[in-house]
Order: sequence, then structure tokens, then C-alpha cells
Amino acid sequence: MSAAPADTRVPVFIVTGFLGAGKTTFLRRAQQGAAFSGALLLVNEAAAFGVDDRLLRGDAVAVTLLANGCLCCRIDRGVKEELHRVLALDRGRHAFDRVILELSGLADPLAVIATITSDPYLDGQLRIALVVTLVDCLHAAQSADAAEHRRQIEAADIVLLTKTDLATPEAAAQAAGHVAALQPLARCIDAADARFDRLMEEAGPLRADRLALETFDAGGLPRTALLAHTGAAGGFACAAPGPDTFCLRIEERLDWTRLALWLSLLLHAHGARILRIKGFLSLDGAQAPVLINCVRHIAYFPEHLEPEADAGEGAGAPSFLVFIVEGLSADRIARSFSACVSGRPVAAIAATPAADRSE
Ligand SMILES: Nc1nc2c(ncn2[C@@H]2O[C@H](COP(=O)(O)OP(=O)(O)OP(=O)(O)O)[C@@H](O)[C@H]2O)c(=O)[nH]1
Repeated sequence: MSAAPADTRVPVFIVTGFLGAGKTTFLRRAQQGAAFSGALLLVNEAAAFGVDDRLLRGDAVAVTLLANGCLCCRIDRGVKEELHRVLALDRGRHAFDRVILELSGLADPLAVIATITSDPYLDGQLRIALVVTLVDCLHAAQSADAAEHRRQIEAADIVLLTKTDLATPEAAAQAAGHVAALQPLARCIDAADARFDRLMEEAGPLRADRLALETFDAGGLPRTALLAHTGAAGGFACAAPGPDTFCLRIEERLDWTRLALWLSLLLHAHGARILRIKGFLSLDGAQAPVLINCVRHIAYFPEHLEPEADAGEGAGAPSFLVFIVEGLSADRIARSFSACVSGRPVAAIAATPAADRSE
């Protein structure tokens, strides 16, 4: 009996997880190893202003920002068009040997998978190799009600638990239990112990085993395939009305003390409604932009980027902050920022591209 022909399609590695779970942190660690070598990296952001693509370069063949918000709703203009475009440009020359797709924290990976597998051209060129979902042990319980968060775990072949260094053992155990309830077949490990290049090597058997178990349990089509196609056919319902995404862009350099005080007051008062704040700041006296990250009530240590490592416009470029919030007024936040931090008027900019907002 002759062996089945080898699958020569380009493998696609999907990295997903809710807002602030640690996707970019994991990928930044991976870019120091061999994981990015030969890869085409697509970074999807919830806002039109990219942060993550500036942090991820490594040896990747190319890095493309898909700043099209909630990707599952705009899949035709987002990942699908981009994959068609790069594959057409490549014309079989194989300039890249894998695709790494970092999804926005609000994206539904099952819808993304369905879009790729239901497009005959893409399905002929690409195969889904692995879905890695990052789950934040500090916030797994708070995010449990978000449909996106559940679908991200349901899609997972591997779940990486993040922030185990900050979480209590009880919170980490609770997060692992939450994962097991939603996707018992995923392998769940501490992100600190995970290496992306190793996961890539094991991807084939890992995914095949999970899908085989799932098919066996369901007695037919894998459950996640059914979920994906139900979502795709019916148009996956994004959480309505959904979080608001907006940006503040500030032209002048900022005073760190005033900004830090304002942020800590904002998070203290409204952290429960702040899903995410991230951005680059141009601070008085700093040689390069400073990266800041907040998730719910927590502000993480600011990171002074190395001037040569920053792929943006460098020191002195306008600061920008992306906010993803629930039930907070963008204008009030902008007014408060103007009054307490910059001393000049700052307007909140809708962070989703105009074309997308018309939908
Ligand atoms: N202490 C600690 N901090 C972490 C860990 N993982 C991520 N962080 C921090 O959490 C913040 C958010 O991490 P990101 O990697 O930007 O999260 P993300 O999932 O890419 O965020 P979005 O793309 O906005 O959804 C950053 O300040 C990280 O430094 C971890 O395991 N331990």
C-alpha cells in the first residue's frame, strides 16, 4: 500500500487569548529563538494603531499589521484578503515557510479557522497547524462571561497559563479548572515553561491527537469544526454592544509623574471597566518611547524600549494610548487626561478604521 502524499501546504500557527493575556509577551520571547525564522507574521490589533507589530520583528520574513478591530466580523477585509495578497505575491516561491497569526484579544479563532478552511484557494495553500491560547490566571474568572474568551479556549490545542508568578496557587488552579471545563482535550501548561519553537515542532501530532479525540467523543465531525462552521455560516455574533476602543494621541512630551498618578487613580476608580490600556509614550528626557500596559486594575511595569529595537518613529514621536473599555465615556477620559496630565486639549479618536465603523 502506498503512503499518503505529504501535506505540503504552509502551516499556520494561531496565537490567541483574551485582551492582555500575554500573547505579545510570549511571542517576544519566542522571537529570540528560531520560531520566527522564515515566518510571515500577521498581527491583528483591536485598534487602528498598532502596538504589537512594533514589538515583534525578530527574523520574520515580514510583519503585517491587521488593524481591523474585531477580526471575526471583518474577516473578508482582514486576514483573508491579506493571505490572498501575500500568497499571490509569493507565487509559489516559498519566501516564507510558516505563518504566525497573532489575533486581537477580541477575535474569535474558530471563525478565523473556518474562514481559511472554507476558502478553496486558502485551504489549498495553508493548513492550520496549531492553536495556542494564552489564559491570564489573574483575570480568567472575570473574563469567563466574554464569548470571545470562551471561544479562544474552545479552539485551543495548547493552553498556556500566564502570570502564574503573580497569581495565587488557588487562582492558577481555578484558571486551569476553567480551561478544563471549556476544552478538556487541550494540553494546559505554564507559559513560563513553554517554548514556541518546541511547540511548533510538536504541532502536527498535538493537533491531530486533539482533533482525533474530539471526533471520537463526538462520534463524527470534531466539535470545534462544528462550532467554527456554525459561527462562520451564521456570522459569529460578537458580544453586543461590545467594548469601546479609542485612542488618545498626544503631540507634546509627557511628565511621567503626572501620568503615573493619573493612571493609578483611573485604574483604582474604574479598573473593573477597563479591559486594556496600552501604548507608547514620549516622556520628558527619555531617549526612546516607553511602553505601558494595563489590564483591569493592574498597571504593569513600564518598559523603556531600546532606541535601536523600536520599530516606530522613535523618541519625540507623538505618544498614543489605546483604550478598550466597557461603559466608560471616551470623551470623559480624554478630558480628564487633558486636565490632569497634558494641560492641553486632547481628543479621543475612534480607534476602528472608518470603513469598519460603517458596518
Ligand atoms: N508578571 C507577568 N506579567 C506578564 C506575563 N505575561 C504577560 N505579562 C504582562 O502583561 C501585560 C500584557 O501582556 P501582552 O503580552 O501585551 O498581552 P497581549 O495578550 O498581547 O495583549 P493584547 O494584544 O492587547 O490583547 C504586559 O505588561 C506583560 O509584561 C506573565 O506571565 N507574568
